[in-house]
Amino acid sequence: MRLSPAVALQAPVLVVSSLPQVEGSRRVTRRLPPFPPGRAGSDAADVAPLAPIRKSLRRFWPYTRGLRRFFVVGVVAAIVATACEVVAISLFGRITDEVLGSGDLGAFWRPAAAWIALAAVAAGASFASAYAAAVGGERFLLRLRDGVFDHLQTLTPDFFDNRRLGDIMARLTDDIEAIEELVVSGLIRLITALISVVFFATAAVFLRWDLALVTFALIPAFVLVSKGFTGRFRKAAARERLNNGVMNSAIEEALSNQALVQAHNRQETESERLHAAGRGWLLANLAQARLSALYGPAVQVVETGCLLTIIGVGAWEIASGRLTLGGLLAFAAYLAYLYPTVRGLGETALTVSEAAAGSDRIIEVLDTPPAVAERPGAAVPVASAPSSGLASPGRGLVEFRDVDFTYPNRSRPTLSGLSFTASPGELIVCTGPSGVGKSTVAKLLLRFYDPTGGRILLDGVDIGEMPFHTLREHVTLLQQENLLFSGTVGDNIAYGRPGADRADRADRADIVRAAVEAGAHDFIRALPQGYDTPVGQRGRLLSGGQRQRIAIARAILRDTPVLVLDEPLTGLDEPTAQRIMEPLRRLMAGRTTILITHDLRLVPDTAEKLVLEPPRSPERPRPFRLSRRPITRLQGVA
Ligand SMILES: Nc1ncnc2c1ncn2[C@@H]1O[C@H](COP(=O)(O)OP(=O)(O)OP(=O)(O)O)[C@@H](O)[C@H]1O
Repeated sequence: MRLSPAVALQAPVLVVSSLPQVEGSRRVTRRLPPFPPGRAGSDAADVAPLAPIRKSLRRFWPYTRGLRRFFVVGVVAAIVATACEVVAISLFGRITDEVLGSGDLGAFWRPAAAWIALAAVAAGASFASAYAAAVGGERFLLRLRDGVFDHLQTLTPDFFDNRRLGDIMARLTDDIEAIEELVVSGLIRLITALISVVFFATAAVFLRWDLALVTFALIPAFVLVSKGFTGRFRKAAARERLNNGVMNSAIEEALSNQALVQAHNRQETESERLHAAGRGWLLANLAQARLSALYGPAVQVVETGCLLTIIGVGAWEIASGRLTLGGLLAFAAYLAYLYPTVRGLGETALTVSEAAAGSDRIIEVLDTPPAVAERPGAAVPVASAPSSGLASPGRGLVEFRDVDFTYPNRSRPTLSGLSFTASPGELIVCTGPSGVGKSTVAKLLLRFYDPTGGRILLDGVDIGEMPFHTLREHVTLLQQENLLFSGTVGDNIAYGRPGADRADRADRADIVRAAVEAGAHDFIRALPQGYDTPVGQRGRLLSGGQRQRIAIARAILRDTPVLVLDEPLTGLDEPTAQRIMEPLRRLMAGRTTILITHDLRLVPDTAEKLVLEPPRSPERPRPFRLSRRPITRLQGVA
């Protein structure tokens, strides 16, 4: 919640232009909550830990490398503008005494011309200050967002499965802006305000040291008020962010599942959930607004007391003949800048402490280590070259050797002592009842997790020793739920091979060739804009079978020696499944394929099967059993 600008001591301000303000103080509210999983409204318990502000500054300061010159320009220009203000105020005193007091119009022109010139310089400096700070701030934002996003992309899919999407997105947007507020705008405002205080205070001492001393003696009152508010403000801001996150998650979840909501007649429930979350946000906002509304008047009372004290002392000085009216007015004009600037310092402290709540949430993301790390100096396997396509002897050999695996947040193992070998070009059907761990085999092969025991090898090299990029260049995963982006049909196929969608004809020809092989070309041609037809959000403008064919075309274009098909026929009716089987067979031909399915309708009896079985009793030390049958080549799949 932003605080309103100073208003109490505005009376003499008519003599000079306003103090340069460094713009860019964004609204730092509307943050989302930290990472606890679960549905909106269920978990508004904790906010991210409140790291000390200094720690936040230290953490994010390196991101300002190369941008600090903009901050320096911002501060220096603000100082120039402030200096102009200081001189202009003394001109105001001169005009009052020499022109207004004596009625001598001739003495007016010189100080008036100087004043105009100063105002012009101050205006230019203010512009330079605000713009330089904005350039530095925006570039900082871009860099930090890129950095946090890059870090997020090092985290395994499991990280995202355990968190709410709305929350992660809010961290990438609002919370990063909050850090900009803390590290860039807030800091520049703080430095500028401090320098301004020194300027105005020095000028006040030169004008009337005795009145200046009285003025300074009153400053601790501002500090006390500001101190009383800072901690409360930060807590209120963190609470507001948490509740806002719960509300955004409620919106995101309800809108992204509208078909489910409407089909189950749960609109009212979702509306109530949003209302409850919105109410939580409202209360948190009101708590923040209360603090903000209290802060302004509290400071105004202090300011008014200070001003009246100075006027009283000044009146006594005038009555004793030691001060002119122009002198008192000029002094009051300095006060009109000094006190609001002191108050501005307090406000900056509040804004910065509020923004720190956002930085806590980003630090929490950056401190989350990837569940699976790439080993330093990881080596590329010798036997295969990326994107070299179909398996040949010695390429695409997959071996699981006595693999155990337990999910990090589970106590019971999911896989135990799993061993099998898939030779280049072979098909292995991984089957078993639901929840037995079939998809987990795929996750381990792609290193979304590391096994808790045993080894997985690709072409004789432990995948734990390989760079992620190399491993994933060799394995294509075709998932149960076909994931498409909201681009065009062509974009989605081209996603399999970066660069394939560039404008040159050969690449487009590759896309078409892949679509033909996937049996997708005919339906794509029948779409209104052919390959340029948008597929809608997550491909929802297409049917399940069409989405599946596009995913197959993408996999064909990707052309890797190893293929993992995770329930590729789920959700498709028998005729569609039969039709999809044909292009799938073309895709599998010559590649090492692990076909994960519990539906053996379309799998020939002769195919080698890896049957995962649940434990027969809790005492059984190895909860799963592996059954093997003689190896069958893919060509056997009809
Ligand atoms: N990210 C996870 N964290 C914790 N446990 C998980 C996670 N993913 C899966 N599990 C658990 O691991 C077990 C195996 O899950 P997996 O998805 O591998 O089963 P599956 O055999 O593929 O099931 P289905 O045939 O229903 O898709 C299940 O009991 C599941 O609840």
